[in-house]
Amino acid sequence: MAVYTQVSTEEMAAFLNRYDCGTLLSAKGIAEGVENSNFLVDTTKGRFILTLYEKRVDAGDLPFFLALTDHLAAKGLNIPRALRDRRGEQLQELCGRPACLIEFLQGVSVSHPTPAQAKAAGGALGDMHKALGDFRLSRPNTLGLDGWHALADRCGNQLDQIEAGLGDRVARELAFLDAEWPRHLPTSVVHADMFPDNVLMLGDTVGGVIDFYFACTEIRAWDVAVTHSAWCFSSDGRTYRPELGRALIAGYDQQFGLSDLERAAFPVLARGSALRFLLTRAWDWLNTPADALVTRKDPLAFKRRLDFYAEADPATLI
Ligand SMILES: Nc1ncnc2c1ncn2[C@@H]1O[C@H](COP(=O)(O)OP(=O)(O)OP(=O)(O)O)[C@@H](O)[C@H]1O
Ligand SMILES: N[C@@H](CCO)C(=O)O
Repeated sequence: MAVYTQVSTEEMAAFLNRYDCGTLLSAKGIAEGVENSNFLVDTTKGRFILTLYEKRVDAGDLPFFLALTDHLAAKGLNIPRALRDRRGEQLQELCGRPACLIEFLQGVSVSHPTPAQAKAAGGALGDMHKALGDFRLSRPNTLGLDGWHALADRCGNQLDQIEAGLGDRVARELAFLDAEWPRHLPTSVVHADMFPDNVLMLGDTVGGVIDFYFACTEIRAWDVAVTHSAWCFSSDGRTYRPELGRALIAGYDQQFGLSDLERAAFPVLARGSALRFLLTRAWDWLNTPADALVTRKDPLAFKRRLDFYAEADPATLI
């Protein structure tokens, strides 16, 4: 579930009145997602997404995210923009939360991507990286190498409650990444969370990319590694699907492309991606009560990916 803040019909109708977007016909809470409260809103003029930003999104970062989605949409990409109200404002307040009314895009998230869909996702990522070449704002990655150390420290001995030996495995990986992290590679603003649930597919084409709330300035090829780790395995992380990996990279290469240096560093970047999601999931696992309304995501699904990347022949990855 992802409706943390209830909005009454009267509050919703008054909120929509700030915009030239028609009058309220219906509004439903959206079950998917875990970070923010999202509603599907129908008015006499169309369909919109209302998002109320909950605690994990820093309100100070919202102008960056809004400028980013505006930039990508202005370049013709299928990225939903936040609408402007009659005064020209995108960022609002509703029920004590920062809030935006966002364009609705058609499409569905796939759970078991096909190679054609993975290729389209790689292409959409390449288009995004191309379009971000002249985006001038930046935001530090709080979930980069330093952030992984901090998260591992905060999880501490409790990592072994998830699986015996996990604390040691994470410590060894951090030492490896400290030594091998390819700090010389080109950086850019990146999406940083392009999982299948953040890509709206229309058959084999990408109808939209959503959820830019982890976007940050990072090694650009790390974004490709994040997308690879998210799209190219069975969801439990037990099985790597090489045909998806090849298709994803082919789609990316067609629209943008990895340099030889980025290809050489890919296995290390992929290990960094697997560790990022292992650690954020582990933190959530340890700090979300088992009976909470939010579904906890399995950290071990990314530990298995990490082990795979650490052993894999680089030629089979990309
Ligand atoms: N612009 C949009 N157009 C169409 N559907 C959208 C749009 N934005 C969000 N959705 C729908 O709402 C759901 C939840 O959105 P989202 O993934 O952004 O949730 P969240 O809680 O903000 O983030 P997270 O995925 O990190 O938990 C999506 O799975 C999608 O079905
Ligand atoms: N996409 C992430 C959640 C956002 O960090 C995951 O599946 O763990």
